[in-house]
Amino acid sequence: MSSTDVGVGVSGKGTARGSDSVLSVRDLSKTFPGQRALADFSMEIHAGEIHALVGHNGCGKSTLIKLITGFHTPDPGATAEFLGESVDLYDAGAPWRDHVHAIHQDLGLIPSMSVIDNIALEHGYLSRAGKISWKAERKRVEKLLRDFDSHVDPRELVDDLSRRDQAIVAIVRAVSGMSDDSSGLLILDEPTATLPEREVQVLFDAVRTAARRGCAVLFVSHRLADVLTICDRVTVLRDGNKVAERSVSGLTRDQLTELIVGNRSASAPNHSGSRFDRRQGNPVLKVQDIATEQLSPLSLTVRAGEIVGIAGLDGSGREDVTRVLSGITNPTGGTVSVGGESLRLGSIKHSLDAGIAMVPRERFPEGLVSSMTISENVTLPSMGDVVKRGRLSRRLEVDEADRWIESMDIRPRQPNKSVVELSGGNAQKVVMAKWMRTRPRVVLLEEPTAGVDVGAKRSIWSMLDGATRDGAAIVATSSDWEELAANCDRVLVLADGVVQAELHGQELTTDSIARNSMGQSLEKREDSNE
Ligand SMILES: Nc1ncnc2c1ncn2[C@@H]1O[C@H](COP(=O)(O)OP(=O)(O)OP(=O)(O)O)[C@@H](O)[C@H]1O
Repeated sequence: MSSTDVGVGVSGKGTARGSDSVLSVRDLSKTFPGQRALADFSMEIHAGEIHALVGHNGCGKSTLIKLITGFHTPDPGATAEFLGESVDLYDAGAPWRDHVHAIHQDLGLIPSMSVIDNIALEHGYLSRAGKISWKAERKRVEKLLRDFDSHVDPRELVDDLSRRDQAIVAIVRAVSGMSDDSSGLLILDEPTATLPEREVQVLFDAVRTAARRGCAVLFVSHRLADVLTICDRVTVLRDGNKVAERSVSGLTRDQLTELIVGNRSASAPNHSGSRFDRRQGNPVLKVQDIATEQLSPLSLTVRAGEIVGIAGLDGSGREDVTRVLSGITNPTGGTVSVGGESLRLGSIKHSLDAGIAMVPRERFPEGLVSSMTISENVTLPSMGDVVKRGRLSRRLEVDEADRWIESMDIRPRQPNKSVVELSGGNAQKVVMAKWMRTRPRVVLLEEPTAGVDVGAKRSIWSMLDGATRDGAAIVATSSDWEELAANCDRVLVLADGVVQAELHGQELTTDSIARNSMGQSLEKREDSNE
């Protein structure tokens, strides 16, 4: 589709207050040196509306958010209205921006401070005769949280809260900072990217509450199921251009995928269904009784050619498995061997030497060196073949990076581009390329496709599939259960540090992962209700 496809009507999932315009932007563009990230973008978003912004990696979503919040200055010629008044998009400190709050994946909270203090950062403390009135402050924050159905103790440190509760505190803080009638714009940037399904529903309730109170919500996500569940309208960006704006009502997942992907290659195979019938080779990774504070002794054998998923809610211990195997976390007990040779635990170097590659959850600073280019990052872990006569050859380095840029469809196709200038999903592809290049025996992945678009997800799983054909053993932790069910041979489901189930074949479904992840907590709740 080349022209913008604009449907009509607001379906009303979040709509409480009709169609009062909160923000309207016209002719918004942003050009970076050598690249137009956003072109002549226009949209209008209304009070009570939850409006999705979707598109492939690098299509301009974060750029748009940064233009609205004043982090970037638009190219000349853009105009905007906020709550019906003409406003200045070129003044980062303009007062209308006090009513615009963006919550990014890192949430922007200060973990070492209490919930009260974090919320007070937005609008100050209640004071009496020049002194902070802690009792009144606590009551006020309790009430704010209750309005969002949260019973978190306002005195708790943010660091001690679950990821879900932290997300709700961030939403409460944003909404509490708006005007009394909550007329403002709340921007959620990939809010559910690493949240397990059950927690997502709780977050959705908070978002709906914000919309009911009159906020306009701009919801940026790669999880199409989330968009179809919670949003009223959706705007689709492709290569910096708006290609569609539609009501979500009646839109199918396939139609939405088509709008996002357009004529970009969707040729990578989609591994739907279990791979369990694949013949597997010899055991590569043997884990015997590894334990941490969160993880009860866990044993696991992964064969050459096998993809094993680890699922579980936050706090289930799922990430301790990959953290121990990569040498980041020292276990309290247990043994591990790779290819029959015993691994010295608690040492990243020994894990690397044993052929274990780790694709971590955080792209920066764990996954990539931010001061380096794409080609420098890609070749960093294994430089032997880019060295000529004892010296690093920039040409070989760039040629090597070019091959990976091509096969992973990394955009822009510029090996000398700094990785900090890449969009989140493209940065993730660089991390993948960097490790797959080393032809690892064991690949560990944490949230491999968080923040990655629908086409790139396919190329990542396709690349992993290719690695298994070369004999690699793969262990992936993810909160995206649908993806685990579709791409793994087996999934171990953890709850409270204990393996609840090992699912494969017909038993390996999103539902069974969900049931087993929540099993214990549901039983506990039922017991306490009796
Ligand atoms: N500071 C910058 N300097 C140069 N180019 C940039 C900068 N920020 C973004 N870009 C480029 O602008 C384009 C749009 O990037 P943007 O981060 O907006 O994408 P996105 O849609 O948010 O992607 P993702 O879903 O991967 O997060 C990309 O090609 C990116 O490389």
